[in-house]
Amino acid sequence: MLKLHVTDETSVLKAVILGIADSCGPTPTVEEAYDPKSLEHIIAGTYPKEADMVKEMDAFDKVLKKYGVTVYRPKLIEDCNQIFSRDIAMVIDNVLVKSNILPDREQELEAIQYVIDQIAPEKILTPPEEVHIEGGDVMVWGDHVFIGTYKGEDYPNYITARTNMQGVEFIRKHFPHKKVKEFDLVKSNTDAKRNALHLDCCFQPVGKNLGIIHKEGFRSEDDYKYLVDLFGEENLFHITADEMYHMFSNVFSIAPDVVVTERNFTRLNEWLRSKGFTVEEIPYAEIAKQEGLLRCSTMPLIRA
Ligand SMILES: NC(=[NH2+])NCCC[C@H](N)C(=O)O
Repeated sequence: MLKLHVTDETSVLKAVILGIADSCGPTPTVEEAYDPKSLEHIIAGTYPKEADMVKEMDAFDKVLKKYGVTVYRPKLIEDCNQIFSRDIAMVIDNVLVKSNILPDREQELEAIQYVIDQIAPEKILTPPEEVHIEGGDVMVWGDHVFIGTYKGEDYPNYITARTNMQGVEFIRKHFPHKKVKEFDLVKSNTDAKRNALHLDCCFQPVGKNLGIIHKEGFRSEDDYKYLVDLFGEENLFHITADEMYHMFSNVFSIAPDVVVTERNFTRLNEWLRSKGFTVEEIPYAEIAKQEGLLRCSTMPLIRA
């Protein structure tokens, strides 16, 4: 039996699901794209190649194993993009919540059923159909659960809006001891620099009290201020629209003092080092073309 335990974003990682890039299928068509950055690369003819992405994920896997982390991989489904394990489920304390993910991505959940089978059934939650929720929007942070959502009336028009208010209410109802704080995120189907696809595309805590944030990713100034008040202005590393586009906030913590990042994130990596972090730099720029990075590729099961 797997005893789940995730109470924050940074405690020492013991077990994780890491996506796979193998057999991720042919380059999608313009109509098949479900995020603006993939769309941009499909049009430009620069969509990432499977072999390059497999190499990037291997580098990530190596770093995780170097730190003694148990790494589970999804079972291979042919011609299916299974890179972003983050979005298909989430662990809150000792409970696994299955996502109600974009229909285009539903198949991905079957591939981790063998992991779900190792969890006590009473520790698994399946949301009802009207709930939309994806793991990239959900972060446990001590007594808080942060959730990215989109509150606009035009929610159904955005394929980039993945967690609705029913999703927020669902978590609120099932975790009454948590302070559930939702964040209204900026969405665009066509402009990746103005699209906070998930909460982890514009914000993520690192260390014990620090965070990476893109102010303009929040539709409401009050939501942004909530995080400033909670973390302290001086503890937040502010990133530009370009840096959000490159996915600076989507690094991944293996421990409170160890962060895996992309090797080209010079400004961020220097800041992290100046704060005393061990920075594990890997190449991940090809996968980044699909509007996801390191946090998106992982689904932590156990942190100390
Ligand atoms: N947690 C994340 N930010 N995941 C990114 C997923 C990217 C993927 N192209 C999608 O649109 O679903």
